[in-house]
Amino acid sequence: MVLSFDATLADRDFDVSFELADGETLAVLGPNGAGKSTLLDLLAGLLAPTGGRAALDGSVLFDVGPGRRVLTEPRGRGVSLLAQEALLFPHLSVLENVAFGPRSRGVHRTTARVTALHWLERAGIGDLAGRRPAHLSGGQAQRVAVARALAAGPSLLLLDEPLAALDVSVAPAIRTLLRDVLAERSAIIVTHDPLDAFLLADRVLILDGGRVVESGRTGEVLTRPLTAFGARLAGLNLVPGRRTTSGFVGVNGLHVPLGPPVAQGTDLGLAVRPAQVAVTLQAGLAPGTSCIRAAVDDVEHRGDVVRVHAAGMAADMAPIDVVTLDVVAGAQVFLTIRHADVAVYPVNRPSLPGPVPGAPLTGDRVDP
Ligand SMILES: Nc1ncnc2c1ncn2[C@@H]1O[C@H](COP(=O)(O)OP(=O)(O)OP(=O)(O)O)[C@@H](O)[C@H]1O
Repeated sequence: MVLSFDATLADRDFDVSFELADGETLAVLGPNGAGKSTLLDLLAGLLAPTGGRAALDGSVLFDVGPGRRVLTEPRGRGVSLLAQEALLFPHLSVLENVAFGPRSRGVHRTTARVTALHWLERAGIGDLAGRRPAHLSGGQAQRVAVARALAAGPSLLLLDEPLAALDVSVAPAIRTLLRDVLAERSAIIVTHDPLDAFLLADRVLILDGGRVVESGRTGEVLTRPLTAFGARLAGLNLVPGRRTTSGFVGVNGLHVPLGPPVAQGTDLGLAVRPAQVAVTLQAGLAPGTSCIRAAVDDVEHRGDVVRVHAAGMAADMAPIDVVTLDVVAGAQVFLTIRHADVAVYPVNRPSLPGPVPGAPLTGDRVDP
C-alpha cells in the first residue's frame, strides 16, 4: 500500500478514507462541491484536516487528533500536483521550469537539467527546452507541466482535471501522454470525464457531500453503478428495485424474471443503456423482453438522437421515429428492454475502500 488516507474537515463536512496500492491510478469523480479539490488539497498540504492520518510510502503526511498535530510541509511530502493550467514561471525557460523542482530539493544544477531534459523528451517536447512559456501553445505548456510534475520524482502524482482547460483538438494527445506516464505510477486524478476514468484509472472513487458513495474497479463502477450519479457518469439507466419471488421488480414497475441465486428482498439495481430501451405505442410481448407502460415526462434533443424520459428511464430514439409515433411530453408509450441487454445486481454491496485484488468481482451478478 503506497498511500493510506483518512481525514475529516469539519467546516466542509468532509470525511473520507481510502487506500492506494503501489502503481495504482485512482480517479476521483463527483458532482460540484463533492470534496474532490478538498481531497487533493489535503494530500498536497494546502489544507490541514481537523482529524485523521495519511501516510505515503511509510512517511506521515498528516496525523491530527486529540493531543497530536503533525503536518508535513508541502515540499517534504513527495507529492506533485498537475493542475488544469500549466502555471509555468514566465521568466524561466521551459528547461529551467522543469529543472526547478529538483533544484529546489538541492539537486546539482547539471543533474537537474539532465533530469529535466529526460522528462521533456518523454513528454515529446525536448526541442522546446530553450523556449519561454509565452511562446508555447496550450497543449505544449501542459506537456511542460507534466514533465515538471514528474521531474520532481514524486511518490504520488496528483492531477486536478489536467485536460479540462485544453482545446478539444489537443486533449487526446495529452490524454495519451498521461496514459503512458501513469502506467505503473501511483496517482490520483480528479476528473469530470468518465472517459478519463476509463482510460487512465484502475479504480474509481465517487464522492458526494464530502463522503465516498461508490468505490471499485473502474469497469465495475461504470458498468454496474450503485448510485444515480454513478449511473449518469456511465451513461446508463439505473432502475432501483427488489428481488421478489418472480424476479426483479423495479420501483417503476419493470419486471425481469431472475434465476434463484439472489435472496428475496435483496435491493437490486437494473442497468441498461438508453439506446437499448425501445419506445413503442403497443406493448412489446416478445419472449426474452420486459415492457412497462409510462407517460413521457420529457423529450430532449441530443444531436443524432432524441432522448425520451419516462418512468425514471431514458430511451434514445431516432428523430424520424419520434415524429412518426408522435412522442411528446405527456404521451402514453411502452418501454421495452431485452433481458440480454440488462445487468441486474445487488446495490447494497459494501463500498470497497481499498484496492480490489485480482479478478473482477464474481457471484453478485444475477443477470437473467
Ligand atoms: N475555500 C473554501 N472555504 C470554505 N469552504 C470551501 C472552500 N472551498 C470549498 N469549500 C466547500 O467545501 C466543499 C467541498 O468543495 P470542493 O471544492 O472540494 O468540491 P469539488 O468536488 O472539488 O467541486 P468542483 O467540482 O466544483 O470543483 C463544498 O461544500 C464547498 O462549498
